[in-house]
Amino acid sequence: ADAPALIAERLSLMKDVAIYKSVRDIPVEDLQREAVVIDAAVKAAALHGLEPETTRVFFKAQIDAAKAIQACWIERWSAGEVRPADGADLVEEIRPELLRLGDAIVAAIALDARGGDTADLEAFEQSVSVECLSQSSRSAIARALAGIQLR
Ligand SMILES: O=C(O)C(=O)C[C@]1(C(=O)O)C=C[C@@H](O)C=C1
Repeated sequence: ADAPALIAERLSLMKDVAIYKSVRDIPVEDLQREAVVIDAAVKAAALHGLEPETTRVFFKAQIDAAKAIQACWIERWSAGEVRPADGADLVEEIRPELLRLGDAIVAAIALDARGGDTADLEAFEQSVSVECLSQSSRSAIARALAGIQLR
């Protein structure tokens, strides 16, 4: 189970989300969608024997990082960097993929937790390296990940 690689993959999709939203002038934050993502994560947590509240906090940290990454890209494009052409569709492609990754992340965390794997913060920082992801966002995710309890 490679939770960090899956977390990095989830965060990597935020550039495509930012392209989609920037092209259409849609705000980065969508609280209704966040509720859907968190709900799905809490349900997956229950299925995999993780404690729901700490799992919720961890997903909130991933979403906060996701919003910061999108804002970072939009800022770069408004400062003159060339925005890539519009590509993947948010509703038909990216969001379903984010939900699949969310399930996979929960499953991987549960496997690690049962295997007695403790979160290695240094290894986490090494493998979760995503353009526009700040050090502080990454640390917040690492801390929330370490806080997830088995039920
Ligand atoms: O689905 C979106 O619109 C996203 O930007 C992704 C995401 C997430 O991380 O799941 C991030 C920010 C939004 O507020 C809602 C959800």
